[in-house]
Amino acid sequence: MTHQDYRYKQAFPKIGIRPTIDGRRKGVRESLEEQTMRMATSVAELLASELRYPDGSPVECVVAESCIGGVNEAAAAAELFSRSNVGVTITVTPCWCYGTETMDMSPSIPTAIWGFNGTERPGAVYLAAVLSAHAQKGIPAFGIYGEDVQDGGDTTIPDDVREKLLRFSRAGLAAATLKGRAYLSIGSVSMGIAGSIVNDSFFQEYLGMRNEYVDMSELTRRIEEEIYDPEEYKLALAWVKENCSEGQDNNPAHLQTDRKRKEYEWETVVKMTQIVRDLMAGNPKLAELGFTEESMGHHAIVSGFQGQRQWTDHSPNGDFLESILNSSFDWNGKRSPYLVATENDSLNGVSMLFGSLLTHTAQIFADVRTYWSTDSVKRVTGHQLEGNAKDGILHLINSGSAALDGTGQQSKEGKPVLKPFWEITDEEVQDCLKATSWRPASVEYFRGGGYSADFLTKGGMPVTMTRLNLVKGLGPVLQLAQGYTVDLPDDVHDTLDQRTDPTWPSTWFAPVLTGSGAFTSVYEVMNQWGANHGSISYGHIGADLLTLASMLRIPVSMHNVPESEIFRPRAWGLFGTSEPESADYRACSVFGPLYR
Ligand SMILES: C[C@H](O)[C@@H](O)[C@@H](O)C(=O)CO
Ligand SMILES: [Mn+2]
Repeated sequence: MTHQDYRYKQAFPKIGIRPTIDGRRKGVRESLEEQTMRMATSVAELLASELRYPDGSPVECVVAESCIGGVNEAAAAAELFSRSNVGVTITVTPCWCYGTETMDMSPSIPTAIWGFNGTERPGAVYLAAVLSAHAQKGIPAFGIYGEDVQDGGDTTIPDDVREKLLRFSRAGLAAATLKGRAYLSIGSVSMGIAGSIVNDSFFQEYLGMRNEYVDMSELTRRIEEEIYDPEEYKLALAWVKENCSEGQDNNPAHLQTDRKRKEYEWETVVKMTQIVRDLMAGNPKLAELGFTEESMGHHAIVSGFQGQRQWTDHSPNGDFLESILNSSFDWNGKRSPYLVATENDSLNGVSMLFGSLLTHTAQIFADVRTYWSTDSVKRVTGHQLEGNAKDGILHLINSGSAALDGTGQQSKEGKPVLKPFWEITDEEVQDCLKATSWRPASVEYFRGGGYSADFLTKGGMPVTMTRLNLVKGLGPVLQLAQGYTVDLPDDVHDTLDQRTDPTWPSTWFAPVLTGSGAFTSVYEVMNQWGANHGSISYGHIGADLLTLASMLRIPVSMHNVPESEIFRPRAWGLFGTSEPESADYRACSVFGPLYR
C-alpha cells in the first residue's frame, strides 16, 4: 500500500441517481420508462466525466435499479444507496410522479431534483409538488428546472441545467466528504486567537465531523524517539537541500544564528512535516517500524498547529511544515494538499477545507493584514494604483501556511492559475519552488527559529477569500469576497512589504466591488472581515460556497456573487425573495444544521 492509497483508504461518497416515474401501469409508465432511465444515465455520465474526487479519480454514480414509481421502489433505491456509500442524491424525471411516495426522505443527504421542462408530460408539475413536500417536511431540496422548453424526446441536458447539476454535485460531495472525518488540533489556543478555541458542537452538528486533539509535546516525543520513517527523512532532507533555497537572514546581527543551529533547524522542520502528516493521515511505514498505534493517524481531513507561542518560543516554527503540507507536492511528488491551519485557527481551517473540497487546488492561508487605499499607496510610494487595484488593495500575509502553489507559477493558456495536483507539470513544481526562498524566521517573534516561505503571488488570478466565523447565540456565519490578485511594480511592492515582515509570503488582493453592502469599497471589505485570517482559493468559487453553506445551514453574511449564480434549496425563497441575504439567515435557523 503506498502512502497515498493508505490516505484514501476510506471510500469517497457516491452520487445516487433516482429516476422517478408516473406509477400508472397499462400505458403511462411503460411509455416513460426509457426516457426516464435515459435522463438518469445521462446525468450519471455528465457527473462522472466532469467531476473528480480529491485523489483525482472520477466521481462515481449509482443509478437506482428501476424507475421509482412508488414507495416500494423508493425504499429499494434507498437500500441500494446506503449499501453503496451514496452521500448525495439527484432525482430526475420527465413526467408527473407522486410526490411524497417517490421523494428521497434522507434528511442528512443533500438532494436535488431535475424536473424536465417539456409539456407533453408535466415534469415541472412534479418538481413543484415534490419541492413543496420537501419544504413541508423540513428536508430542503434543490430544484432544477431548465429555462427553455425541450421537446418530448430530447435527451440532451441544457447548459443551465448542466451548470446547476454540477454546482449542486460539487457542493454535495464536499458536504458528504467531510462527514465522519476529523479536525486534528495540535496544541491549543494560539496567542488568544478565538478561532483556535475548537468548538466541538459546531464541528459535530454542522459538519458531521469529530475533533481530535494532541499536545505539541507529541512532536517532541516523536522527534526524540525517532517515530518517523528514517528513510523518508533522508530523502526529504536531500530534496530540501536541493529545492528549498535558504533566503537572506533578516534578523539584526546580534540575533542571527550560526550555521550549525540553522542546519539543526532544517532537520527539525523536515521531521515536523513528516510527523504532522503522519498524525493527520497515518502512515503504514510506522507499523513496520513497530509503532502500530501511531501508524493509524487521526483520520484528519484538516488540522491546525498552534505553534505560537509555547512551541515557537523554544523550537523552530511550523511555517515550513504548514507551507509544504498545504502545497500540492513534496519530496514524494505531487499529491493533494494536506490542510494545516496556522495558529490552530480551526475556523480558517474549515474555510480552507471548503475551498479545497470544491476546487481540489491548494489554499492560501493568510492574515488579512492591511487595507492600502489608493491615497496611502500614492503617499508612501508615489504610485497610482490602477486596473483591478484602482479602488485600493488588501495585503494578505502571514508567517506560515501559504501553499507554494500560491506563487502563481502554474499556468493555463498563458495565464497564472492554481491547478489540481493531477494537472500540475514537473516544471511547474520546480517553478513554484524556485519562486520561493526560505527565510530564517524573525527571532524576535520566533525565538526557536525556523524558516518562512517568502514569495509574492502573481497578479491577475481570479480568487475568492473566505472566512467562517462563530457568533454566540447565532452560530456559524460564512463570508466571502471574490476578486483578483494584483501585480505591483517591484519597487512599490518592496516599499510596502518592507513595512511588514518581508520574510513572509505576500498576496495583493483586490475584491470586486458591487456598490452595495460590504462591497461599496475595498475599505469596507476589510472593515467587515470577521477575524484576523482568511483563506484564499483559486477561482471565483463564491457561488459554490453559497450552495455548500446552504446545505450545511450556514448563513452567508457578505458576498459579491452575481444573483444569477446563486443556487440554494428551493424553500429558501419561501423565507422571502426580495432580500435573499436575510431569508438565508431565517432558512438556516429554521431547518437547523445538516448533521445535528
Ligand atoms: C508573528 C506574529 O505573532 C503573527 O503570527 C501574527 O501577526 C499573526 O499571524 C496573528 O494571526
Ligand atoms: Mn495569523
